[in-house]
Amino acid sequence: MIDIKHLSKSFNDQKVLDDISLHVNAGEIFAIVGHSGAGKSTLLRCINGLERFSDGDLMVLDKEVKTLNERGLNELRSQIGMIFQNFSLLNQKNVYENIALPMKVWGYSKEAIQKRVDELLNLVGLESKKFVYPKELSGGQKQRVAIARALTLNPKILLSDEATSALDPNTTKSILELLQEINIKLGVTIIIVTHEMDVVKRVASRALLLEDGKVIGLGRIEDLFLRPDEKMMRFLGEDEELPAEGVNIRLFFPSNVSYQPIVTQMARELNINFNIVWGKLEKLNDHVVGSLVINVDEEASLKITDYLHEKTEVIWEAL
Ligand SMILES: Nc1ncnc2c1ncn2[C@@H]1O[C@H](COP(=O)(O)OP(=O)(O)OP(=O)(O)O)[C@@H](O)[C@H]1O
Repeated sequence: MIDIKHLSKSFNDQKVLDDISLHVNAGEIFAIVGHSGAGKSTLLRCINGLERFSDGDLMVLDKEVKTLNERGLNELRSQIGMIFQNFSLLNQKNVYENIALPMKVWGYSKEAIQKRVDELLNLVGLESKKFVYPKELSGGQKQRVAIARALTLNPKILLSDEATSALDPNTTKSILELLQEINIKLGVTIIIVTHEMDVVKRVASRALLLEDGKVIGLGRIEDLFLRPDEKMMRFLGEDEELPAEGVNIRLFFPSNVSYQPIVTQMARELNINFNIVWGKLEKLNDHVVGSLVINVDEEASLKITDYLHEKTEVIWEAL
């Protein structure tokens, strides 16, 4: 669906995207994550041809973007919807007119436009706001209008640039649920650019982590967050203070074992005590995963690692 190979881009002398390679599969919700200035929006703008790049290849919907002329780019963009943090609605037009705009530009008949807008108003749950102007809508409702507008031409891809960053947590949740529904019901591939880890964990199946234009992580959400490597830990700001005495063991609980009472059972069966240093359970997409750091003496650590190996599916590492 989207295939990026060794893409680099500079503004003047500043390299803002540095050797990015990535594949987005049809039908997935993929996240591009990074702190401010990491290059997320620039990468998104390269994908829909709004930004040219200096090196590398970028295939979107079987088209090499850098070879497209203006007409080719317009056609490509008609298959890619986009939503933004600030909604980008036209304030002097009502909800109906805002959603109808792309179809009007492409010359569709009035009947076709009416039918499609009504379908989309139903999808985003705003039938009652059809003739209302943006200033009378809440932030969440404005984003729903923007989502409907982005879907007007039946795009295969939806690009979301910080679409929930200006919304409160409950509204964010409802907009993310709507995006998931669109992904599943309409089969639209969604790329979410965000600096909010909660957004990523809630809806994305895979993510690209960007830092200063470079890829510092790429993979399944469960792998990235359950077993973060050093770069990922720094990225998440999760520095750990570990006891200097004894042995520290980190236990990873994949989703298939995260609800099992493994730790207490192990303590009882081995008849050992340990200190819990740090731990968390997290909901990633639809899975609950967890990690726990325990501190034990040398002798107990051998018993524990043998037990974990023989009797459980828990993954562990000594720190
Ligand atoms: N048109 C431009 N001209 C010059 N520099 C630019 C331009 N657009 C972006 N940049 C620079 O490129 C870098 C990446 O910007 P980009 O907006 O892609 O980052 P981002 O990760 O989306 O950040 P944010 O979350 O703050 O929007 C920044 O250093 C920015 O200053």
